[in-house]
Amino acid sequence: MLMGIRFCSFWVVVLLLLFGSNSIAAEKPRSLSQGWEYRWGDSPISVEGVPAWVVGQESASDWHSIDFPSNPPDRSGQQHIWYRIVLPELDTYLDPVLYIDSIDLIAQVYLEDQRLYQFGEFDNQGRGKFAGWPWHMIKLPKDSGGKILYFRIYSDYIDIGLWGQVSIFERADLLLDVLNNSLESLLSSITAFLIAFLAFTLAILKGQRRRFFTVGLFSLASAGMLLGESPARQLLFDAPLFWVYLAAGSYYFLPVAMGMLLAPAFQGRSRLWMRRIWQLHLLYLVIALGISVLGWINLSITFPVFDGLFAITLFITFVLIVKNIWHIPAVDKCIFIAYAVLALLLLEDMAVAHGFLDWRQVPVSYGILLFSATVVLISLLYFSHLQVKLRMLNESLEMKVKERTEALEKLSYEDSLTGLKNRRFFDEFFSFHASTAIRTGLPLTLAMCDLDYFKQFNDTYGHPAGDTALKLFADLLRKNFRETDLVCRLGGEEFVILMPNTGRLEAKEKIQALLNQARQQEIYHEGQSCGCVSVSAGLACWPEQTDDPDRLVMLADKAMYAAKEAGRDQVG
Ligand SMILES: Nc1nc2c(ncn2[C@@H]2O[C@H](COP(=O)(O)OP(=O)(O)OP(=O)(O)O)[C@@H](O)[C@H]2O)c(=O)[nH]1
Repeated sequence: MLMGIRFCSFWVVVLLLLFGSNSIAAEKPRSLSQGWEYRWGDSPISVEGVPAWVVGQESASDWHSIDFPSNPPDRSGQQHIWYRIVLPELDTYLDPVLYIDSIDLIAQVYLEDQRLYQFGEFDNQGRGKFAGWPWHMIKLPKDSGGKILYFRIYSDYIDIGLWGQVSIFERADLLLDVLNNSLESLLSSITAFLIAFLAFTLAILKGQRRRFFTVGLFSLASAGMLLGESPARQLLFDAPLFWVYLAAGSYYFLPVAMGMLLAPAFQGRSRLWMRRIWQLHLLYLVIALGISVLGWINLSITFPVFDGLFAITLFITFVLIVKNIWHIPAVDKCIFIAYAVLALLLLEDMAVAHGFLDWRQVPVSYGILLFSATVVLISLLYFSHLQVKLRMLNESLEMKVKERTEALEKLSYEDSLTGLKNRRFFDEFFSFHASTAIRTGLPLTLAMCDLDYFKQFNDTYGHPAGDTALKLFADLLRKNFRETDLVCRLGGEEFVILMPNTGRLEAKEKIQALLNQARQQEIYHEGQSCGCVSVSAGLACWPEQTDDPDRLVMLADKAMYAAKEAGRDQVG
């Protein structure tokens, strides 16, 4: 376990970082890069618990030199190994500590016959369970220069030994270094948390729910992974297994969320493939974490299996993207570019973790932030486009409804054959004109017109020709009367003209003129002359003929029938 670093040390280091200089002590970190030796197997342990190999009870030829204390040749299934090194002089250090990035998997560290440090629990056979992958800070006595430091290691994992950096530091410098190295991942983690929060809020408030929700999950997983892998995690909370479970859960979830985000951009079989990929990863996540928690396997072994699976699915995703690149909408291409950057960084990180590339810090956090930010921005873009489209659709719908309403209103007041106002309009507006006449005292005359022998005309020339005659008479009416006059077709071959502010004499002249024109207007239908149709009319005038304007219709009707009786083609 980490040597008693307590929560408060985190804040001490933060203060040092903020106000202190870059280096607390004079002595610089020194990498232990030379003089390593290894020996397969485990040492016999005395009843007092002292391994025989640390008290010189071994032959020097059993030890072999190695560049770095990790994965020596000829492992052939062995799970125990010892490493050793002669420590350099440490007198110049104020508070020397040995820093190790990580150990595969559990270890005891001896300075000659004195046990300095233990990580994980060893049983009687020298075996133990995976205990996480924290970094290690081992306090070294100042007088340990020239003494031999031994590492007793057990691992049933693919790697066995130390991993990453192994250096001697001044304690304060190391803590500063840890925080310095963590700043990037901590800030990225906080940013990813904020993006997750934003995405979840948008998922609740706006459209594109599924997309924002998936981005939220992805960002949350990214934040968890970055925090779980950030070196400063141990200063916050010293529980290596918890952190490694957090990192594993988040890391294994990344391809699930990525697949869920990418799948909708594909069509047909490619989309099905993407779906299968994320479902497979989800299944892996559940099984791997489930059986590790149950203690059936060590969580450590699920990492390389996941990496293998992820490398394959990343490759398949690449192929699918390349295959579909021309069919993918431009905005989705941006997501793919961000995805490609992240995928390459993840692959590089995997290659470093498995020793295919030299040890280095891979900026995975930048890739993650780039990907989350791109997806959020594009989702917002989509969303605002959608809003604009919806608004436009809404506006055009409103326009259409308005047009339809107007058309319907027009239709309901308009005679479809002649385009004149209809009986309904007349009925509604007659009372308005009647009351206006009473109020103003100005005369109001009503003329009723009826085409003569129209049945005969229809019978002779046909109904369509009759329609033409009706339309031509309507044109005459439009030409002969004022805008303020109300001209309507009451039905059939019957028309009415209401003339406000017009006395009987003046009205009679106008109607007579109309009748004259009608009589002389030759009707052509389909290029054939159908002769002319005369019109009979009846007039009624308020207040000359009646003191009740409501009687005008009846009186005019009577007068019109009188005109018919009197021989038609005249005003009655
Ligand atoms: N073509 C056409 N004919 C119509 C329309 N509406 C009514 N009619 C016809 O108008 C004719 C009216 O005939 P009647 O009421 O007997 O009157 P008429 O033949 O004009 O005789 P008088 O009014 O006495 O001169 C009928 O034949 C109706 O079918 C229409 O919209 N189009």
